[in-house]
Amino acid sequence: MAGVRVNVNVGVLGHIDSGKTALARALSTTASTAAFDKQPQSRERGITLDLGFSCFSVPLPARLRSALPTSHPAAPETGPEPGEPQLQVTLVDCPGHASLIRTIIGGAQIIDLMMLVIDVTKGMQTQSAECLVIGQIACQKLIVVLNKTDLLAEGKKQAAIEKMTKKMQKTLENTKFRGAPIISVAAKPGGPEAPETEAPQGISELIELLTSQISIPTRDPSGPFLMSVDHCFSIKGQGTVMTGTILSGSISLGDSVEIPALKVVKKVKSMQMFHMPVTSAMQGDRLGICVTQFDPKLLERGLVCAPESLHTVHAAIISVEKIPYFRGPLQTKAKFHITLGHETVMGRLMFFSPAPDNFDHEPVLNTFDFSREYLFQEQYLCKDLEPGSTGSDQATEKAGQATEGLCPRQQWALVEFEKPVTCPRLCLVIGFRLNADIHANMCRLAFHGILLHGLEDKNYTESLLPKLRVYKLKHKHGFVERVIDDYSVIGRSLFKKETNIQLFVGLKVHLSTGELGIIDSSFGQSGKFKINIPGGLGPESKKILTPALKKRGRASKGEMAKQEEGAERQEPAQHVTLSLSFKRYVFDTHKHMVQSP
Ligand SMILES: Nc1nc2c(ncn2[C@@H]2O[C@H](COP(=O)(O)OP(=O)(O)OP(=O)(O)O)[C@@H](O)[C@H]2O)c(=O)[nH]1
Ligand SMILES: [Mg+2]
Repeated sequence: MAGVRVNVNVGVLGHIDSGKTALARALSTTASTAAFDKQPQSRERGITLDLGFSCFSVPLPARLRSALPTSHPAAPETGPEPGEPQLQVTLVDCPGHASLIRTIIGGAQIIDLMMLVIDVTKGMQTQSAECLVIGQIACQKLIVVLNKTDLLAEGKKQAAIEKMTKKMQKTLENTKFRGAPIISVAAKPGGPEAPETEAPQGISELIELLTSQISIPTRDPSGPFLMSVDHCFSIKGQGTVMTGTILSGSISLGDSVEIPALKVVKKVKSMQMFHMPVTSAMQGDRLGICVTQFDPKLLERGLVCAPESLHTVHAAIISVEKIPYFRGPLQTKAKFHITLGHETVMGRLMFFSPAPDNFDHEPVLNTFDFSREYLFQEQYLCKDLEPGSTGSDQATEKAGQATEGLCPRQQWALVEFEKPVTCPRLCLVIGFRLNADIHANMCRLAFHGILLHGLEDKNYTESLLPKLRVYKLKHKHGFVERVIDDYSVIGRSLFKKETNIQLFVGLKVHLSTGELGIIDSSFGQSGKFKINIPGGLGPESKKILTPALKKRGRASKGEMAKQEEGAERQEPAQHVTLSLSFKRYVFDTHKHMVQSP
């Protein structure tokens, strides 16, 4: 196993100014002097020294050596030098807000561990909380690093660290990272003005902790090749080099790769890992790909993939899960920033749930079933909805929910993008509000999910949406105005005057007295209509409706005409109500109404 190097990717996340970059720098330098003081520094660095990326290597711990298959493809054919196998830790230092979200999601599959950097003098801050949310969506492991311990008063240092450690433990309690290790350091003691000679504190311990926490993730060479490029530059006489991390699949020398953003395909002329030429690489590897006749200025960051393996979508059906820390509802028609794969675009949402009978269905996260029917939702259903937003009859009716406070196990949204997005299939989706006040103590991350079905056709509203059977459940209520005979009554107040009652003919209505009626025709001009009662009115119902019957008997012809126009009339002693329930499919271009029980 001489010369074997294994790469793991560690995200460095945290609130602004918590010292992420300082920490990444301290880790790289400490590791290189501590572990490789005989080697030139360039060796310890990755093939890219792009802003957010740096790396260090340590001898591969024995624990991981046994887990390493002898034919591990991360091994270059000729190692940097014979000797101990190495563990290369690539640090992904996340900079500002927007790029933070993009970097993390883009690297979701390759960040094997997240370091959450906390300024020990400040504790959890808004973006620390957001990072924790992203971590829970995208990462498996976490280490909390309490930084800037040099700022704590000498005598009270230990007590302050312990106090913050306890606080952080408590914060982690409610996350999937409960019990994750917490360590304290001073990445840049003295701050920016301090001389470079001032040594960072606690870094060797952190490296030790990292090494003990890292596990070699299962890398999968199958599936289409996809690489997140973070650096692109030209080398005279060679060509253009794109460096980045392989998100999925594998690649070999001579393969063609596509730069989907530019729709160009290039042949891989040469490849390097850790400055060494390689003939193949796979998921998780940091790689440099050299192609020819490609202007590096055209691509700074972005995706490179196997030709035609990504799809460009105009809209998508995604599974959605609300992020509980996001305040406020997720409303249909609302717009969010949405990151899919590596791109962020604005998208407008329409939420829908299973039909009420299917609320218990096991979530399915790799396909979307077009053969099922779904229930439209005015907003994402969740238990923490503010009072008044459901519950009231009006709101419930408006939302078309027949949920009685229950939450389905899975919900979906149709997202319509402001511009087409190129992304992998089944990619992670994160929705957030960038325009929210960044100084407000608020979680900007609103929901996450998986892209289940991309709508590639530009005319998807006509070609595809009609296949999406999302319906609104509508309920209408009215009254029986009077009886015509034992088998027919006149109804009112169910429709507006301008409603085309013809569309409702044939639908069933239920009378509060128990009979079933069928809408027969409109009656007069004021939205009244005739209802047939195939089973006939029961004796009890007739009794209730009799006063009107009697009155009508006595009325003159002129008075009858008045009644038909909705003027004064004698109502039954007791109201008999009518209720009509039907489904209307949101994407049915003919606006058909379909009976629901
Ligand atoms: N006193 C002290 N200052 C530190 C320490 N670590 C970082 N700093 C200072 O804190 C400031 C921010 O450090 P950075 O490393 O740039 O922080 P960051 O988290 O990368 O910031 P962004 O990338 O802007 O989010 C700089 O002025 C650092 O010199 C530390 O351990 N002690
Ligand atoms: Mg930074």
